[in-house]
Amino acid sequence: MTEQHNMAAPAHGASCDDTPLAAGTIAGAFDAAIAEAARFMGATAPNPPVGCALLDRQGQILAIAAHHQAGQAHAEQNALDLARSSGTFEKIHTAIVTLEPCNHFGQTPPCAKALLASPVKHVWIGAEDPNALARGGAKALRAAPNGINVRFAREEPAFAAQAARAIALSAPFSKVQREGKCFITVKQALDHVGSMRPPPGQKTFTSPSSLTLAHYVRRATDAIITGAGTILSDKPLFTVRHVPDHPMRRRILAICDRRGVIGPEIRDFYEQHGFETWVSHDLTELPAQLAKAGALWALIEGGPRLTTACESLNLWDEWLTIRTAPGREDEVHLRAPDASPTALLPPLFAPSTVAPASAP
Ligand SMILES: NC(=O)C1=CN([C@@H]2O[C@H](COP(=O)(O)OP(=O)(O)OC[C@H]3O[C@@H](n4cnc5c(N)ncnc54)[C@H](OP(=O)(O)O)[C@@H]3O)[C@@H](O)[C@H]2O)C=CC1
Ligand SMILES: Nc1c(N[C@@H]2O[C@H](COP(=O)(O)O)[C@@H](O)[C@H]2O)[nH]c(=O)[nH]c1=O
Repeated sequence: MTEQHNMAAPAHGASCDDTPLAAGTIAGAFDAAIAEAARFMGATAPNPPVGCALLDRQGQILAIAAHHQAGQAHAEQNALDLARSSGTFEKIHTAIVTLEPCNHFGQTPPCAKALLASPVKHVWIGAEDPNALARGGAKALRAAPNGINVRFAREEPAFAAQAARAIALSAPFSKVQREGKCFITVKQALDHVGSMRPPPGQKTFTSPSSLTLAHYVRRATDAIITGAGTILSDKPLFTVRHVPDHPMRRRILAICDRRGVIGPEIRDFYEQHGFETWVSHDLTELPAQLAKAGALWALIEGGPRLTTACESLNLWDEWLTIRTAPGREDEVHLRAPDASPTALLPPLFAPSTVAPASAP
């Protein structure tokens, strides 16, 4: 499709060998890299989740990889290693990265340098790095003597959806970088009369698939904020059970308790379940305190009092409502900015799998 080739054409011309891939192939690989990165939301803090796909000249995916955990290799390095170990390193033609490759020595060497040491000719970037310390990878790649063609997804109308998803993927990280506050998602289950209170003897009332979604959100977030009322009435576990959890992770449970009813035995209970437990007197301070502690994204699972406080204090970025009604499937409603990380979770975002190698 000529039109697609034109859309993805490099700024300064290219030799035959350097012909850019078709837009459909790039969009599919972008989505695959985003989905791979999204699997690690909740495991990478204080780093952002990042994904990378490497393609050959025919648009065949050679490697898809993500950043798994702070201190470990970045997505680009993991993808380059995969290509190396499968013997396809020399075929690398296009790299798709959800976040601008880093250009600094942090806990790992610069990804821009690693890409420069590969035969890559085209690099597509999903979102700018909001971290002033690490950014600059695009500039470094452009300055390469072998002339790598570097483009951002937002520059290309065909990739508007991919650009928005890449921004969503790093929205919690961006909020921490820009405001020093973690990203907040409120989850609220409502029954058919609009009550949050479960029937006697139950802690939840939403359907199994809604609980799966709720557990995906728990897995993707670094902290849960709840209220003392919920702790005392439900003794919730707050663990991730409906989907596999990240094996190694730090998770904070912040309990809002202005009257001092949460004793050490309750804290111990949650510590035993793997939580770092905080008791807070002021909900409004938590987003900054959590960001300072390295959390990117917090989930509020509180009762009517805490949820109402959140709404009146305008202390949320996304609001996930799950409404049940007898004889009907649950309705899931997400009030969120365009850049919604919850919208990237598997029950809500099903990328049409990777474009086949021969696809235009
Ligand atoms: N359907 C759903 O999605 C959910 C339902 N629930 C249900 O909710 C019920 C419990 O709810 P509820 O009793 O309202 O308790 P909450 O879980 O809302 O907790 C209330 C606590 O939060 C404190 N709090 C409120 N505002 C602030 C603030 N700005 N800063 C710090 N602390 C604050 C309150 O302090 P103070 O007393 O001083 O106001 C109180 O200690 C249970 O039945 C539970 O099953 C719970 C979670 C989710
Ligand atoms: N009622 C309700 C929810 N409520 C939240 O889930 C907590 C129970 O968590 P756990 O002990 O881990 O199963 C409960 O105390 C409250 O915080 N969540 C939902 O997805 N759907 C529901 O209908």
